[in-house]
Amino acid sequence: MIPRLDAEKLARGEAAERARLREAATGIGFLTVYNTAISAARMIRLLDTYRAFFRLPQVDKARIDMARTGANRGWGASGAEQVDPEANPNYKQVFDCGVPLPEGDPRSALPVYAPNLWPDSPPGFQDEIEAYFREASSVAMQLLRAIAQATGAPASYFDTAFETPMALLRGNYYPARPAWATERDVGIATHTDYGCLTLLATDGSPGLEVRTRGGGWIAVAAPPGEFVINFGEMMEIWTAGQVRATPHRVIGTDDERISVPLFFNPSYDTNVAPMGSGDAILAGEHLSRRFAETYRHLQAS
Ligand SMILES: O=C(O)CCC(=O)C(=O)O
Ligand SMILES: [Fe+2]
Repeated sequence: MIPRLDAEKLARGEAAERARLREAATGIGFLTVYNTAISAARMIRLLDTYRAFFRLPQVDKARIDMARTGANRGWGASGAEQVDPEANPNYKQVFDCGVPLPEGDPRSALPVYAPNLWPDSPPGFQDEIEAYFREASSVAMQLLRAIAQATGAPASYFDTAFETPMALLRGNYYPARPAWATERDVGIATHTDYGCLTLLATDGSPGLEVRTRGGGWIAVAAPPGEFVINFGEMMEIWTAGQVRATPHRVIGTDDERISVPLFFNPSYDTNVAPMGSGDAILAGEHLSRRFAETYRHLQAS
């Protein structure tokens, strides 16, 4: 039910694969891709790296707790985020990092470009994550070129919008569903992503569910080495609703689960209003507002 596409065919511009991409993006709003530049072994190493971090004692993670800052960099404890006011805060933990700006760039004062917070251990954590961030961004950019073509725009349509991306790379750690969890306590409650394209690496375990237009839920999973792709609110706005930002959730299971989404958000100054509408919707303002609604430590008390 969720289309599975060959990234290499998309990069080569194969018409049939491009048509399937168009159908996925404008239909269910989710797809999986294989044959990217990122191998299964690479993805497994990345997941192991995050796992080692999440297994650190609480006091070590607390040293880089984002709750002590005005931004979303570093560790987010269980309950740090609430994506759905009808549900309780998500019980998962996260580690968030962004794209570092050059020293002295005045935009680092904006929370969406805040400097990263890195833990002292596990060894090599920062290098591993930063390298993956670059690789995954390049895969995401290639997919955006294919999306541009699939929706009738020039291939380079999105390129300039991602010169200084507010991209966020997140490690999600879902422990086994806690015994105290009620119906309102879930890994991540129903939400749409905020940006343009989300490139999600997972350990292959189930949990992610996607809402259909009819209001039902379908499970989506991808083994390590394949990605789940979906689209965020800015992409939906930008394409005047052509590309869909589809609601999704993870209730959680009896097994622990790790997932690593790259939220590929454009540069702050990008106008994501519908193409040709003459309106102005600043990407940086949209993202800042959504972050402020989500992270409990950023909410006005
Ligand atoms: O863990 C997943 O599969 C999805 C996570 C998610 O939707 C998110 O972090 O926005
Ligand atoms: Fe999401």
